[in-house]
Amino acid sequence: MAVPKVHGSVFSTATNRVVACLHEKGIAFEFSPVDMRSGAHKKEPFLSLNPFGQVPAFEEGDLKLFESRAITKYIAHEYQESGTELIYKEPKKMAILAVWMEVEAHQFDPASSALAWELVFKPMFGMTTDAATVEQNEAKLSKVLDVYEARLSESKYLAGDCFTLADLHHLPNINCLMGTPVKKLFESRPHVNAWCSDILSRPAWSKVLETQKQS
Ligand SMILES: N[C@@H](CCC(=O)N[C@@H](CS)C(=O)NCC(=O)O)C(=O)O
Repeated sequence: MAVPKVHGSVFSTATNRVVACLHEKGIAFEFSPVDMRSGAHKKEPFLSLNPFGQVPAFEEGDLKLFESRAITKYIAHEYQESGTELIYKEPKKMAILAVWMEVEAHQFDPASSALAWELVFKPMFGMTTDAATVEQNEAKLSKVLDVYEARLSESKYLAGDCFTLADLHHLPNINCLMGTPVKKLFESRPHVNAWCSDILSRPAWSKVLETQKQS
């Protein structure tokens, strides 16, 4: 089987979602850095991999994918027998897992990505943080985390007793926000706080951070 290839940036949250998944599965892969500072993601040959000009993109033999969550789902199914299971075989359990993957993508991600942009990436690029946007998205994220607090008080992970893709998809944005004042929103909710500490300390995630530090 062809070695999977991830095109992306070690500083990209969406790229790190895919890389964390490959580490959880223990799959050897090739990393092809995309120089986003020079706009390589908006030009060929990258646009042939993702016409929307966003990282990551993924290749395995003749299979070409983009959208980080679609890529992690492919990896979890294709390499079901390797490493951490990440998905369930039973349809009902898988349906619950699908619910929480949707929650991450449509409830958690919009607010947390806006906060990461304002509080982590804008300062990194010398841009000014917009306080009103921060306030609005903190309020949105708080409401989402109230739901998580209730869910995690009855179940160790979002989709049940096991760490799955539903949890993994949160890692890049949680990690980013833990270095900002937004961390108080996670830490003030005891079950959310325990869940964050647990998932952030996974060896696969440590490997992602190690690679980032070396860059
Ligand atoms: N929904 C996409 C989002 C990808 C995305 O937003 N990537 C960012 C980096 S984390 C990017 O390429 N930004 C540059 C741009 O949008 O021009 C995914 O999950 O793969």
